[in-house]
Amino acid sequence: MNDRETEKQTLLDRINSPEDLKQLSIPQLGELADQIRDYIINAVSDTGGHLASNLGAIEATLAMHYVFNFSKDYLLWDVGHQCYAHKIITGRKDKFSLLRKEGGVSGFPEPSESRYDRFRVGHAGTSIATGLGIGWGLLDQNRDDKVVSFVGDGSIVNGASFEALNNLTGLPRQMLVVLNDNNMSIDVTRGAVAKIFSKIRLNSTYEELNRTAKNIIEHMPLIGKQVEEAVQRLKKAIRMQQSAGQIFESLNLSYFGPVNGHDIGSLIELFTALKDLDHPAVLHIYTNKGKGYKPAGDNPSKYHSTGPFYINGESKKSGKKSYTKIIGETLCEIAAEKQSNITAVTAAMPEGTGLNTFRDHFPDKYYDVGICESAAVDMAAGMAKTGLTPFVCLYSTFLQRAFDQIAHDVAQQNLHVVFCIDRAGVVGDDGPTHHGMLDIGMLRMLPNMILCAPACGEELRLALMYAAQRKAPIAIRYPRDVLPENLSGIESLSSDFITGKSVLVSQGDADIALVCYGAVLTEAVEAAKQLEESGVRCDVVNARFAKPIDEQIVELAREGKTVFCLEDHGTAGGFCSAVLEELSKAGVSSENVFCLAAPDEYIDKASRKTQLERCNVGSEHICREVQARIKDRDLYEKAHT
Ligand SMILES: Cc1ncc(C[n+]2csc(CCOP(=O)(O)OP(=O)(O)O)c2C)c(N)n1
Ligand SMILES: CC(=O)[C@@H](O)[C@H](O)COP(=O)(O)O
Ligand SMILES: [Mg+2]
Repeated sequence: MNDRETEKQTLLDRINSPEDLKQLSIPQLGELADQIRDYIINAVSDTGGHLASNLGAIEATLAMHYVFNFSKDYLLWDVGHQCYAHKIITGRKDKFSLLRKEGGVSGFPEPSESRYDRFRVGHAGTSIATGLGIGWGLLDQNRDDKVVSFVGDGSIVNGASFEALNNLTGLPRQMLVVLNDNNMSIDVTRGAVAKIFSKIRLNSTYEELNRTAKNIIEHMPLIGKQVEEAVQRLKKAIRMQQSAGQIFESLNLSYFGPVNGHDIGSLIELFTALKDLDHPAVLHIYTNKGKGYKPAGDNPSKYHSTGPFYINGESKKSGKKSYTKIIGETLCEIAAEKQSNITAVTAAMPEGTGLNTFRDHFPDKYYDVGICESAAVDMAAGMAKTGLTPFVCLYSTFLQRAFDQIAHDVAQQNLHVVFCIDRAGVVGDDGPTHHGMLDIGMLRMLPNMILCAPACGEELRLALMYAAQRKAPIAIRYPRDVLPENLSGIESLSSDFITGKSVLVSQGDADIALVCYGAVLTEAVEAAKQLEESGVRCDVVNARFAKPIDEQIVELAREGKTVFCLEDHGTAGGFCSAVLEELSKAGVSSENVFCLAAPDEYIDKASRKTQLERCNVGSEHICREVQARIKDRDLYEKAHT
């Protein structure tokens, strides 16, 4: 280790709370930023995580913590995927080697970890409205604590952000929105506002950014009435970047910027100047996604949410095929058919939903609306009205944003829109904000909807083929996972999808049936194998549909079998509930029907395998549950004979 490295290490070692930052000079803060950058790159190369956004937000994070006191002031992260430096300086650096792992720190703000994390977040567009609410609360209590919302250029165009901006002008006190503009969402940003931002960025020289910062600092007022006058003076003094400014000024918000978001010294002066404004304001900063790590700077999409990698940039991933990959391939296959009228719609997640493949082959049938799930769904409804068949590809957790549009504009109109619901069920490292535990419950209650879930890659392909033909609103759910290896060669899984029909995977002789919805089949088949080794041979059924429910499933219970219903979803309202409702309708007893589904709690970050066990559908849990029920039933029967 050379001298410089020793010096660097010493600096980060000295930082155990934001107060420690205040002992450092501006050049030392710059050094600390580099050191934190290395720390994050090393940690994320082992654990995976949101690398590119975090590397770009370090200087702004240090400057905010230097000026504000967030043990009492409020710092609200939008999405929260850029909070790693914040975690490192707020006492959590030692747990960082277990970032996003069981027992380690979450990859998102997590109030149970620290008082510096105000909300557990992971979805875009919430920070301005929650900041506004906090502003009202503080006003009510005559408290002068400051409020800062930190939001990216991709997230500020979200409807929820704009609704909040629309209301922000009414707040008669300080609230600062830091717009962290790195000219990227996960992929390239979309829409008119993004174009305005990009255009200004293109025309902004480094000198101009510095000049703007200097002007803001020089003209900023002390307090009170002078504020308004000073803002006016400032506007005259500098040639404000009109278009970006106009967006916010037209909403009656004071806009400052754009300025260089990596210049810690200027940022500290700017935050100090803006801290005491008596009305809401927006500070627009430019940062570089992936700053300081060339592979991430060159390819910020790839390093937005990365798996573990070698420091040279090579991936450590297995390279196994995922459900997501099948989506891209099959939609291309369907679009290539002669009569095909399909389109594919994403809300800022082309790579995550597999639509990047589709985009490359069918750019004129591909639509990315940015982080605007509700607009994506309504746009699809409009497309369907004209005879197109849109496939809307969303993560289950983000589909929640569009529930009303699905209910009101798709299901109620009985339109042929296909929802490809990725990341359904537990998702592993991202944890509770990103699990898809609600989609079956949300969609099942909508008249006209058809719900299905494939159990393997071949079934996903068949489900998509089926959905392209069946003229109804259809939801297909599948997990964040690689394709299962233990289901190949099972003939029934290669049969066409027929509305409401299940398929038998294997026949047992123990009067026990494992009835699975979707990808949990792989766990059930594994469990059935283990149970067989102990002499218990179960039927294994792949339900394929949660709506309508196959009457054959009701028959299993009517025949007196002990039936275990399995799903990777919350217990309330899911597939198991659907089966119980059907039994009740048919007047069949549910005495020997058991639901294996997620408990009524938020499942913490861990591997998906571990989480499936926690949700009662891992193979080990299934085995234990079946054995226990067999015992119970034996005892029950003995007691009654
Ligand atoms: C409602 C919602 N939709 C989609 C996402 C997935 N997502 C997470 S971060 C992100 C990009 C955010 O872009 P930006 O706000 O500019 O932050 P950056 O990643 O560039 O730092 C997206 C689309 C999300 N978290 N929430
Ligand atoms: C922060 C966010 O919402 C996304 O970046 C998400 O974490 C990506 O998840 P995947 O890694 O499953 O694509
Ligand atoms: Mg961005």
